Amino acid sequence: MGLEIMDLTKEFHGFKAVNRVSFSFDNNGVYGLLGVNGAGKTTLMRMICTLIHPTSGSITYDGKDIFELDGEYRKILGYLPQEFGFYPEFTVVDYLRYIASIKGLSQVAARKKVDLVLRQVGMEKSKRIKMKKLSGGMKRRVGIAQAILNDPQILILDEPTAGLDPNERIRFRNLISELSQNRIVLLSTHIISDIESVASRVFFMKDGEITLSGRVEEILGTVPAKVWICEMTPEEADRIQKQYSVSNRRLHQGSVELRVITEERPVENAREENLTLEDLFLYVFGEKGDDTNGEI
Ligand SMILES: Nc1ncnc2c1ncn2[C@@H]1O[C@H](COP(=O)(O)OP(=O)(O)OP(=O)(O)O)[C@@H](O)[C@H]1O
Repeated sequence: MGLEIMDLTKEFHGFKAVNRVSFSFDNNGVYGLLGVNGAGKTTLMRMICTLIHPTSGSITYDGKDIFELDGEYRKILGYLPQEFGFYPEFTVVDYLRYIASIKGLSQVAARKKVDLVLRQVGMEKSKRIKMKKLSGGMKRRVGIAQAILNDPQILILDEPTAGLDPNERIRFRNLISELSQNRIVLLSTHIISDIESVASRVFFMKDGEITLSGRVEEILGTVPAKVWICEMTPEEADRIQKQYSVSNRRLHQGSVELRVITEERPVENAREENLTLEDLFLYVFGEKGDDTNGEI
């Protein structure tokens, strides 16, 4: 049973931000949502969090409509939005106790639970710091902490690793993976390597629709694209970049090495390599020869 989305559409003034999306979240684990800006990820997540109503279609949890379940559903839901509101003068611990009380935990239960989540997100030593003094990474950790206070069965994380340094990101990734052992985690991010490391299922979202979904290895096998490593002169590289999707360009012993994503061998001496999720993202969403592929 679990969480099921059926034919879900959200229109804003006739514009379909989410267009007939269907998906079943049957098992616990991380579900990674990838897409360019404006693909409809946040709109989809906000519907799953009951913050906005769909124009049509349904979302059910164990067969029951989540909007009808209302408070019952929100009891099993945790959400970290892209920007989460907090009270700057509160200390971390006071803020979390406050959110715990809003979520309906008794004072005694709240104290215990707050101590536990502070340990889980590695913020015990920083719990007396005022929210306004926290670094970006620490704030995100408190964001996760508030989202898991009620031990949610469904945890929705909208770009939780944006702006974190590499150490923080790795730490966060591990925490997300740990949390997903006994819950459904829906994770949206622009950092593809984060999804590649932790997600058991991945969706690609484009113009409001899910264009690809499945396990990483599965979806890598569903497209005809191949990756080619080609070494050439800078002039030749400029020409190839205009013609194909190029996921990397680097100088190598005086010549240029390109990572080209295309079905056919682009130049004679090209060497084939394995496709990664990042290559696939570029293949699905990238435009060859545009600014994103241009030289600095
Ligand atoms: N409340 C709204 N009113 C009108 N249009 C909206 C509203 N919310 C979102 N949209 C539009 O719907 C589309 C999808 O937006 P959404 O924020 O869901 O995309 P996203 O994939 O989360 O993008 P990002 O990665 O930038 O957060 C965009 O074109 C956006 O402008």
